[in-house]
Amino acid sequence: MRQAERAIFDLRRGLPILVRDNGSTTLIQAVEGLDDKALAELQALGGSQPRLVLSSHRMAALGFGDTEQPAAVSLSPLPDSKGLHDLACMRDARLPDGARQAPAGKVDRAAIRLLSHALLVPAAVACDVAAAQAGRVEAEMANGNLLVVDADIALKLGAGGPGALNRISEARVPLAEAENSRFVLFREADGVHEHVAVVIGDPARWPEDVPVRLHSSCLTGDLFGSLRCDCGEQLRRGVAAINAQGGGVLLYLSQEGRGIGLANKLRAYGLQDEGLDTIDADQTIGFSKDERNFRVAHEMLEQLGVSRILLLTNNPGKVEALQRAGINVVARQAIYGEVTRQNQRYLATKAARHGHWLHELLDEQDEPSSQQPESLPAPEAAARN
Ligand SMILES: Nc1nc2c(ncn2[C@@H]2O[C@H](COP(=O)(O)OP(=O)(O)OP(=O)(O)O)[C@@H](O)[C@H]2O)c(=O)[nH]1
Ligand SMILES: [Zn+2]
Repeated sequence: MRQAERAIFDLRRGLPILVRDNGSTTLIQAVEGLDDKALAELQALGGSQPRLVLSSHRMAALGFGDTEQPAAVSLSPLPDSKGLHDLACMRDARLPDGARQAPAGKVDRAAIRLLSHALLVPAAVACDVAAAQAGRVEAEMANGNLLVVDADIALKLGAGGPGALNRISEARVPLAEAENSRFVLFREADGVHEHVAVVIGDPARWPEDVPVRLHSSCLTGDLFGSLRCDCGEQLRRGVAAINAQGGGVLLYLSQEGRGIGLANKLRAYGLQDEGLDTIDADQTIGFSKDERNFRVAHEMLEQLGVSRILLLTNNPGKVEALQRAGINVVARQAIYGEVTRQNQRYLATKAARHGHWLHELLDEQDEPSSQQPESLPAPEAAARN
């Protein structure tokens, strides 16, 4: 796994890596940041014609909605780096005539997993290493210039498991909305992501159903008060609501842009300014409507000894994810920000296409009535219904 985690950094630096499966080796490089020189070097090193690997979501955006897996696209002639970039993430791009697509093999799927994990546009050039080039590629590996990753291992990236999350450091951090707060920092084993549990109040005096909020990071909203979303207000109101109920935990999760990263979120904002909604914009650059995995939240709660909770959210996906992981979500409570001219469409899309419980807020813009806890059926009962 360490090689896969290291490979993420090379991919982010615009370097090729080698993915191996059953004796075959393939050079993989991100399309994001690729220039013509790097493309020519990749081809020369591998000694074969690269293919373009695109995620299933990008294929859907290109009009091939029936692929559930990533696809490997053979292009002849191979476009230059700008042409590849357009095919990877530009809105009006079309596959050229003569492009042949096939379901991605294991190596190609591993490439997409690595790139998504690296928070890059999930599109790769993949160049199988020709027999004549094997010696040179070996030498690059031996020199430490080329990292090699096993496809099976790369495909397990992000699957987590015990020990994946380490509790690193903590301190008292009095907050305006909750003076008695501690920040507890957790680091994922991959070294990329750090998450913070804001422990509010005295755990010994917490209510039996511990008030918990899972808050995915949003630099624009949380820090700068962007009007495009409701995150900043939800964050502060979440802390205040937990404090008012006798304390609990706010998990501040490193999942910017619903897990696509800030660079991609800003790309998606550009597409929204051209008329796409938040989900179609993410799909255009190759992502699903929500790339987050709340396993990390479950692990943090477990390490904090919290198993029975009142969840502050409007997102049914969070309730389901925690219940599936074995957390007893006894009740959930709405947590609203303000509706603004700029975030109205975003919130309406979340309600209509993500199924978020926001109708009350959007219907009665001035004073939504029930930000009170509402009980949830026990998971077994919910599953029976
Ligand atoms: N990709 C993408 N992410 C966005 C956009 N607007 C906000 N976000 C991100 O969406 C996430 C919002 O996360 P949360 O605060 O957990 O909200 P939620 O999933 O709506 O659930 P609740 O707030 O609990 O109801 C943050 O990571 C934001 O950065 C957008 O237009 N595109
Ligand atoms: Zn936001």
